[in-house]
Amino acid sequence: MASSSSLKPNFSSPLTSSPSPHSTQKPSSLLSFLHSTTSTPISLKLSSNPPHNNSHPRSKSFAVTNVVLKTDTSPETTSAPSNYSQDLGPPLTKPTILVSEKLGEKGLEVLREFGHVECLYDLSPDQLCSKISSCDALIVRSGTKVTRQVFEASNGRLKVVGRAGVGIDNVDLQAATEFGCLVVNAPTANTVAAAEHGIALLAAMARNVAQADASIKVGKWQRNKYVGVSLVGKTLAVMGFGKVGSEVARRAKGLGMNVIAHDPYAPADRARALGVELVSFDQAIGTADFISLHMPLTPATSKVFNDETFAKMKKGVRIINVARGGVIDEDALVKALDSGIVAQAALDVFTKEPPPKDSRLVQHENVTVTPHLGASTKEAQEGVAIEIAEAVVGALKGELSATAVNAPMVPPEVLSELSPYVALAEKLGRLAVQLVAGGSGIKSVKVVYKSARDPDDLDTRLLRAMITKGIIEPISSSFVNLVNADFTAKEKGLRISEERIVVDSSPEFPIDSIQVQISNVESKFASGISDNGDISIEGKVKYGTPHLTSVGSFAVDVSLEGNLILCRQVDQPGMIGQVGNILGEHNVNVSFMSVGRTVRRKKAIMAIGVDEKPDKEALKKIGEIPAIEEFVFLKL
Ligand SMILES: NC(=O)C1=CN([C@@H]2O[C@H](COP(=O)(O)OP(=O)(O)OC[C@H]3O[C@@H](n4cnc5c(N)ncnc54)[C@H](O)[C@@H]3O)[C@@H](O)[C@H]2O)C=CC1
Ligand SMILES: O=C(O)C(=O)COP(=O)(O)O
Repeated sequence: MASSSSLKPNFSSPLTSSPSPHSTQKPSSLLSFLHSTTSTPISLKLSSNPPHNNSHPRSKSFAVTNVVLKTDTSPETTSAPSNYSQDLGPPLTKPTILVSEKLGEKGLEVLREFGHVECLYDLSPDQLCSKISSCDALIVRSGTKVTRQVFEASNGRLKVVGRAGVGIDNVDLQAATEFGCLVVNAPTANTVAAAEHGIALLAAMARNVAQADASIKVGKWQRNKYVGVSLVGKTLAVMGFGKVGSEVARRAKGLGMNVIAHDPYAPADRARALGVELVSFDQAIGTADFISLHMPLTPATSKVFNDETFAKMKKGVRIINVARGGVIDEDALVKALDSGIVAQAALDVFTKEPPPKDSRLVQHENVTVTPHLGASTKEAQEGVAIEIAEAVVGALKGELSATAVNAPMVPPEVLSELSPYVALAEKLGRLAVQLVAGGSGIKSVKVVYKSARDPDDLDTRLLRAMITKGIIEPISSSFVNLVNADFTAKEKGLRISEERIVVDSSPEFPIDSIQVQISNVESKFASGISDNGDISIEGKVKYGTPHLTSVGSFAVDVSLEGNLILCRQVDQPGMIGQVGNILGEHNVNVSFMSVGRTVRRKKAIMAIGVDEKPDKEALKKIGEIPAIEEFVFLKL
């Protein structure tokens, strides 16, 4: 018989009954994109921050941090209005942005225009943890460790971490992703500064500038002791041919050096254009007179310069490190310096910063050191500050970030094309999950995209995230955004597989239809089960609006706006009128109606779009219509 009771199916994961501690609070955040369950139109905002002080080409991709909906104000349809969304009217309160390390004044100005800015430097880990629960964004440089504890302590409030620089090895990215917190960096503004510092160290080391300076200041005049080596004609191996590495290479070529590079991911044409040969790791370290390090610190690069690799180097090699201390095993470097394998080292970065005062490495007479100054030029700091301030403000506003570190980049043209499908995807997820009978565990969801385009031409990550959001949010306390969608699904034991079917429709549109299937579950609405036993619903975008086009094996056609009543009834005259009358009597406005049937005068499905939720009395009356075999009310 008809039913419309509340729907609360379980995920099969043991985490279901007690949601993960970090997902208990649904932030009223812009970053929880499409947090509202409601209406069109969607407003997708793009931002492309122009690079400052940089000549390196930037990728033109954007990460979707948030898709802000122009929300309906009805409490039925709006779940978590933001209090500072531009799309939701004038801000009520400003977001709080904590700046934990010195940031250029121009960047602070950008931040102050948008939020309440607190500059608190030299916080201890405990102080940071206790402060963070009142902050929406945190801006750091390399000196602040943004650990899992920081995300835990934020209680879901922290939405963006901005790294005012390149290296994000001081941010626990996995934890950030799990907590749905976006991490953005400022990857371009200090490139030139770091490259120039690398060259400065290279030249200073080769000519013993620091040692000679120290010697003369204690009253000595040691011209014979500080005879240097020439750079011209020497081979420099650039390890990590990215932004800084290629700028170092360009400058070293200008000094008459022979430059080779090792970078497993660098495009050969970029190297070729600079006259640099890309070689293997062993070839690079085995032939170079100078080795300059420019790779990020990752598990793969951690201590990649160690006893074994130092042993493969040319005796008397000179090493420059402006990347990260952790790529070198510092004890091994001391040994290599003592044995003469490494003649000299010039280091701007250390495993532990600041290094211990009695560090043998720092004190070594053949080592030149600077206190992590690579990015420290006036120009770079101003550029970095503006770059990160714009990125953080943009992310807080819900714009797309070009510098997101832990969210997929979606090119803007792909995004604007996908925007109506984004709304469709979430609504299909929401509908499908509401058809699941309480008590059923959802394990497996299959999404089938039909498209005229080649499968490689269709980026579905955003759609998958939205379907995940649609499925998870109505039945749990988790919030889902593009940052954490895959993680949250996995955490809840939900396997989402995707299939793309090429169909003969217009390739002008990216997608013909999206079908969401939930396997091995019972349904509240038996007709929602397709012939293969799965709950199955399909939708299309028509005239720019999401439409439901099939439920189970029934074809329907109803715009996915407001709410929906699905009824299965005997196919006989007068049914639309009877249901319509009841809704009219109870002041429920019907926006759409569509009837689909299998066999004439046998079984039909009626999909009715309603603006308001019918009251219990109205639902009861619908259920009492004799020809109605089952029905369900679904919130979109
Ligand atoms: N000392 C300082 O103040 C500064 C330090 N840096 C550091 O310099 C490094 C490079 O920065 P960018 O050039 O801006 O980054 P980037 O991302 O443009 O370049 C890094 C390059 O390293 C390559 N790479 C990754 N794994 C590698 C491996 N196993 N072997 C060789 N190459 C590998 C990547 O393919 C990439 O091309 C980063 O660690 C960054 O944190 C950057 C700016 C200032
Ligand atoms: O950008 C980077 O990776 C840097 O190492 C610069 O660090 P800083 O911002 O000067 O602490």
